[in-house]
Order: sequence, then structure tokens, then C-alpha cells
Amino acid sequence: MLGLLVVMVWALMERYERDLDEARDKTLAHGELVAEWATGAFTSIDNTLSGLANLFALSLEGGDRIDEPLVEAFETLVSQRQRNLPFLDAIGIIGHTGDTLYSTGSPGFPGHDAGERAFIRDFLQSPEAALESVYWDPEAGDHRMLYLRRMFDAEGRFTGVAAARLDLFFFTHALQRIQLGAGESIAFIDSDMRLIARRPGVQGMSATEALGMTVDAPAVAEVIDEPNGHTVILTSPLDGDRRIFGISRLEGLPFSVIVGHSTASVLADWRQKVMVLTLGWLTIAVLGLFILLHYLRLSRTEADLHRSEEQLWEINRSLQAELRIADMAFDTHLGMFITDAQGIIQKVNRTFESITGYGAEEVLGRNPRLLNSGRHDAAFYRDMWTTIHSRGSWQGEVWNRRKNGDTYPQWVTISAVRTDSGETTHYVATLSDMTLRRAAEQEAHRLAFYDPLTGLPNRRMMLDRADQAIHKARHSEHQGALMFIDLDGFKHINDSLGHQQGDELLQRVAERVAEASRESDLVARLGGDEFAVLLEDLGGSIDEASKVAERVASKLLGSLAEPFRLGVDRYQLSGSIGITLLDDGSQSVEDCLQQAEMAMYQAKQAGRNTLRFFDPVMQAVAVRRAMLESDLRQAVSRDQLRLFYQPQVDERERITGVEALLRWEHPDYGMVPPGDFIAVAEESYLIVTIGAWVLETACRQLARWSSEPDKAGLTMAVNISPHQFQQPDFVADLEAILDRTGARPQRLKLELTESVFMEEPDVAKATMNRLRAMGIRFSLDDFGTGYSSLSYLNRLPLDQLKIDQSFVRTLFKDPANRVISASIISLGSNLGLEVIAEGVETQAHCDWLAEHGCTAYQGYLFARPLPLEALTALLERSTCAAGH
Ligand SMILES: Nc1nc2c(ncn2[C@@H]2O[C@@H]3COP(=O)(O)O[C@H]4[C@@H](O)[C@H](n5cnc6c(=O)[nH]c(N)nc65)O[C@@H]4COP(=O)(O)O[C@H]3[C@H]2O)c(=O)[nH]1
Repeated sequence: MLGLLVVMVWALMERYERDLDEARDKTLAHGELVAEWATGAFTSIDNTLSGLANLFALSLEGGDRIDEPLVEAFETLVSQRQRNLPFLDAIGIIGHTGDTLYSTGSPGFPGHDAGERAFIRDFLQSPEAALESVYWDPEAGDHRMLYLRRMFDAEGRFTGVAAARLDLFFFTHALQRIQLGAGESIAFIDSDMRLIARRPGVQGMSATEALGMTVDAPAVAEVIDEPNGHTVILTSPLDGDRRIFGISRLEGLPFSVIVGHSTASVLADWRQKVMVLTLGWLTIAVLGLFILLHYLRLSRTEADLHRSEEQLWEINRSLQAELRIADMAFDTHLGMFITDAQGIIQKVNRTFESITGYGAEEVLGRNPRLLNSGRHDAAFYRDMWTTIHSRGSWQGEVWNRRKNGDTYPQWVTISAVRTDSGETTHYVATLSDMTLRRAAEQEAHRLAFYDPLTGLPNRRMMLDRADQAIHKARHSEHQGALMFIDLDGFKHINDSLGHQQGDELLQRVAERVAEASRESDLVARLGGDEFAVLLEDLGGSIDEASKVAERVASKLLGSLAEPFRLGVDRYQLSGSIGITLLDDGSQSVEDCLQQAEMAMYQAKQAGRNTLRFFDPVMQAVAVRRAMLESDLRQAVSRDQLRLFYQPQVDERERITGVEALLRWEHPDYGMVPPGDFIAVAEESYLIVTIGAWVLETACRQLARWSSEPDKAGLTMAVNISPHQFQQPDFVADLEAILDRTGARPQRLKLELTESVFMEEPDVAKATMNRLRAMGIRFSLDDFGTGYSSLSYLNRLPLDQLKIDQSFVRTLFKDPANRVISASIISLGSNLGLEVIAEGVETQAHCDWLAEHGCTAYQGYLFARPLPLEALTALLERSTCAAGH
């Protein structure tokens, strides 16, 4: 549009200039035409005057006398000329003296007034041939023009002046005959810018008034005397119109013709064009603008549309995403269903189907009531709906029924979907099947509070319950009791059987303990072979409570003493039970458990398979036991250990050797038997150091005896604890001891228990073989109390079986012991092993054993374990089979 405007402006400017140029040319041409006519008119006057002058000169008869006939002719000519030249107002002849010789005009013409006279006098003085002037004629009351021409005679002598007075209206009339277009003007002015004629007339003035007026137009005045035509554009001082004026000078005359073309009419076309073009441009501009606006609007709309489209797309995308999320959320591990406001199921998810067993098609359009299990009453559902209506949602546990009829607990949340105005449109319900959760909770609970092997409550649960019971006992009259049960000999069996069977045995034990207990009692497995039973509501008095507790414990002992069957094998077990009463509830649960445990130890010490009530004395024993351990740590370094020796005899009661038995000479407690500290030493692994000391001491003694002929054949049996035997350096250490002491390994007899072979039989066997290679002998101690597997007896480098003193001592009290003892003797003889019986206290024992083939004995019947001095004395007086 701007380009078009530039082109248009350029074209219009060009057109403007052209139109003006054309108008200039036209005004000039027009002016020149008029100037030509005017010049012609003046030429006629000049001709006329010169004709008259010549004729007049002829008419003068020498001097100033006028020849009449010529005067007639002259007058005829004058009147003829006046007829032909209507503007010729008057003609006069002035003699060279200045007198008027002839005049057709008013008297005195020419020169009757001062103006004329001055003009004529100036002319006479000047060299000009002709002269004209415009002046005001007061008589005529208008402007006149005086035209003067010199006259000469035939000889060329100046004869006078011919004068013609012109009526300037002539020009006005002449101009009136010229057709003027609109806005055109035409005027005559003289060289003094006096107006001689003008068409159209001057506004507000008569033609007479206008004549002779000076035109105030400096631009014109500047060029008026120029011989060539000029054009100027200015606003006419006469009528105020703006025109292009063409100024054409009349040749040889002091007049100019000024033709004016109003710029309005000259540029009318141009203006029209401007208008048309402007209109056109405006139209185009408006149209363009409209189109542009339209285009912009379209673009904007398009952009808006695009934006909207993008927004829509974005919304659509996020809606899709939301839908996907909603779908995913809907397809969650929670069962979900949506109902309308009337509670009719509209949608369910897959989890709903899997939880309830109903397919979507079976429930859509139905009421969730079909899930009701019947476990909740109407009030439950009423409360639920009241909450939903008031709070917008409800959650809680609901028992529902699956399609297959199973009822199950589930956690249900129901939320009302409401519009902004609060109108409920839907309900959304989520169901989470709590069956698995319950199971998981139960499992976690089971793991936390139950023993995985036996299924019995574990120590933690027992402590919890006991704690509650203690509180209860504190606030009620009813007593409670806690029983601590430890199986006798289980460790041995477990070691012999292997852990799997040991576990099975524990399960059986657990069943027995549970069966022997009352429904209301809590039976727990504390760990290992330890069980506990919590008894509550045992009555108001301690006596009564003790009785009931004792009855239950006795029943338990009886039950445990029954043989256990594992596959085809039978096993005999027993239990030691410690009981403590919760009496006034002042004790903590830990204290109670500790008391029961102590009581259990008391039971153990009382020979096992029995029960004991907690007694404060036990407490002291336990304290002593703890102190023992700490003292025992220093026993070796403080030289408090001693070796006693108990003789071993043959069938002729000759001493064949001794068993080294450890004693601890405690500064406070005196001589402490190994039964009191060996277990502590084993538990604390002090037995390894102590055992080494025993071996070294025994070997030294053995070496001493070897130099005494009557004792050189004595054997030295040394108890080796399993921990000690399993030390990796055991063989090397023993070898070093033998080297150091100089003892003969053939005289050394290591007493091992069966448990040594249980854990790693091959390693034990290899160790034994290495020792055997050195000449050391082996005796299997406590034989008969453990598993006594025959399979290893002939695979191991054993020399001797030792019947445990528990069988021997009670040989005549329990026939089973006799059977066992006899079996061992026969087994030994079958395997080529020597059998020694320990615990031989009476001659009857000895005889019975001898009768059954036993050839070696140890026991109080022959000697108690003795300090070296006593042993030496005994050896001195006894027959020593090992002598010589
Ligand atoms: N009632 C009665 N008892 C008899 C009779 N004859 C022997 N005894 C006792 O029976 C135990 C035999 O030792 P053990 O079976 O190896 O049993 C030993 C042994 O297992 C262990 N022990 C003793 N000394 C050591 C040792 O130096 N090292 C290791 N590791 N254990 C040892 O301590 C246990 C007990 O030793 P002690 O108290 O000395 O008890 C000894 C002995 O005094 C009898 O006729 N009647």
C-alpha cells in the first residue's frame, strides 16, 4: 500500500507539474494572442496617426497655413479612421511650436490640461518618435490614453506632433468579446502596473473605477518590463483567486497582457484525479486494511484456533493421561467399584473380580448388597451410610461373601462423589482383601511370638504373658507359677542323632508338654531343650498354688519319662523342672524366669528327672557359680589346680593304672570337685588351658613313674574334653608335652566321650589315628549314656569301653542298668575291647561285673580319687599289676 501511495503521489506530482506547465503555456499563448491583437490595434492607431500626420503636413501651405482642400481630405480621413477605430476618441495636431493646430476632440485638445501639457512638452524634448501615456481625465471622469507621434515634412523637418486620444474602454470592450473559461481572467496593464482593462471586472468596483488602478502584485511588477513572456502563480489582488498568470509584453508598447487561469480550474482535473486516486487509494487502502485486518483477524483466529487446538490437544493429552492414570489407578491391587447415586454398580475393576469371584457382567446393574456376608447387622450398615452422608466417606472392616460362599474380611472405603452443588452422583468403593494381610500379620505374629520348630509360643511371648500374669497376681488373690523345664540328656541324644532327629524329638517333647499342661496354661519353648509353662489361677494361697504347680510338673515329668518313638527307635528322656511362684507379683518377669531356671538346676543337681521349687539358696549357688568362673580364670596361673588319681584295678584287684581327676584347691571353698567347675570351664572354653595343664601334669607324673620299676607299668587315664580334643593343635601340643615330660605314650590313655565323634567323626578319627600312631591309647568314657552307636566302635582306634558309673552304682536298683552293663561288657569282648566299669562301690558290683566278663574296675570299693601322696602310699602297700 505504501508503494502504491508513493507511485501515486509521484504520478500526481508529475501530473500536477504537467497540468501547471500546460496551463502556463496556455496562458502565455493566450496572452500573446491578445497581445498580438492589441499590438495590432495600436499599430493601426500609429498608422492612422502617421497617415494623419503626413496628410496634415501636406495640408500645411508652407508654414502653418493649412491648405483647405487637404484639410477636407484630412478631416474625411479622420472621420473615416474614427469610424474604423472606435476607440479613437479624439485626434489633434500640434505644431512644432506647441500650438494645437487641429483637434477633433474637446476644445484645447490636446494639451488642454496640465497632464497632457507636461506629457507633450516632455515628448517634444525627447527623441522618441511616438509616445503614449495613460492619464486621468477629470472632465471625462475616466482614464484616457494619449498617443503622440512626431510629424516631419518631406524634407524631414520636424513639423509637429500628431496626437490621438484613446478611450480605454475600447480594451474593455475588446476583452468582452473574448470568451473566457471558468476561472480565467485577462487584463491589460501598463508598465506602471496600472490597470487598463480587465475581464472579468474587479469585484466591488465599476469598470470606470477600476481603470487606472494600480495593481499590487510585486511578482508581476518584477517581470512586467521583460520582453519575453513570463508566468507567475499568485493570488489575484483583484478578486482573490489563485491563478497562473501569463504576462506578455506588447511589442514596442508599454503594455502587457496578463492572462490568468485559475489554478482551481487548471488543477481541477488534477484535483479530480487526486481525489479519484486518493479515493481509489483510500478504497484500496481501506480494502487493503480491511483485507489486512481480515487477514490479521484470520491469522489471529487461526493462531487462536491453533492455540486452542494445541490447548485442546494438550487437554486431550492430559485427559488421556489422566484417564490412563485413572484407569491404572482403577486397575489397582485394591478392588474397586463405582455405583450411581442409587447404589447400582456401574463399574468394577479386575481386582474386584478376583477378590469377590464375580465377573463384571454379573454385578453391573446390581446392588453391592449381593456381597453381604450376613455377619453385620442392619445397625452396622445404617451407621456406615449415616457417616457417608454426613462426612462424605466411610472406611472400616467389612466381612463380605465371595461368589463361592467364602466369607472374608476386607477393608472398605466408600466415598461419595458430589457435584459443586453438593449433589451426590456416584459412590466409589475400594475393597482390600484382608485375608492375605491377616495371614501375613498372623505369620509375622507367629514368627515374632512362636517357635518355628514346635509351634509353641516362644520366649518373647512367654515373657509377655508372664509379665501380664505377674501384674494380675499383684492385683488378685490368685497365684501363678512359672515352670522351667530342661530335658535331661537331650544334648547327648541330639549330638548322637543328628539335628534333624533331634528337632523331631523336640517336637514330640513339645507335644507332650502341651498335652500334660492345662488348656489355660501357656506352654513355651525358650530355646534348645528348654521349655516353660506359665500356670495361672492356681488358687489364693501359696500352699495351694504350690500343690497345683507340683501336680502339673509331676504329670509333666511322668509324661517326659515315657519313651519317645522316632521311626523304629525308642528314646528315653527325662526332664528337670524348676518352679517359681509369682506369689505377690513383686518380681520382674526376668527375675521369675531366672528363679525358675535356678530351681531347674537344683532339680538337675538332685539327680535329674525331678522338680524343684525356687529356693533362695539356689540363688547363692548361682552367684557362686558366676564367681567360680571368674576365679577359675586365674586358677592355673595361681597354681590352684591339683590332680587326684583314682586307681583302676584288674580282676585280681591289682592296680593297673590310675585315672587323673582334676581338683581345684580354691582358697575360700577348699577342694572343689570337677562337677562344680568342669561345666563352667567348658562353657567358658577355659577347659582348653586347664586340659593342657592336666595333660602336662599327668604326663610328668607318668614319666616319673616310668623310672620306678613297681610303677613303670601304670597307665594314666586322662579326661579329654571335646573342646580340647577339637583344638587344631591338640596333637602337636600333646606331642610337645610328651617330649617335654618324657612320658611314654603307650602308658597314656585318653578318655573321650561319644560327643567327640558326633560332629565331625572323620576329623576325630584322623586325630585319633595320629595319636594312636604315637602309641597313645583310647578309652570311651561314659559309655552307655549316649547314643552308643555301634557303627563307629569298630571304625575308631579304641582300646577300652568304660561303663558309666551311673549304671554301675545303681546296678541292683534298676535291672535295666544290669542289662546295659552286661551288653557293654559283651559288646567290648566282641569287638576285642577292654571294658572297665567305674563307680564300683561294692563287692557285689564287682562280683556281678566279674561274672559278666568285666575284667577292669574303678570305684570307691578300691579307692577314691587320691592326692599323689596318698596314691603313692596306696601303691606302696598294694599289689601293683603294672609293676616290673
Ligand atoms: N559315686 C561314685 N563316684 C565314683 C566312684 N568311682 C569313681 N567315681 C567318680 O566318678 C568320676 C569318674 O570320672 P569321669 O567319669 O571321667 O567323670 C569325671 C570327668 O568327666 C570330669 N573330670 C574330672 N577330671 C577331669 C579332667 O581332668 N579333665 C576333664 N575334661 N574332665 C575331668 O569330672 C567328672 C567327675 O569327676 P570326679 O568328681 O572326680 O568324679 C569321678 C570319680 O570321683 C564310685 O564308686 N562312686
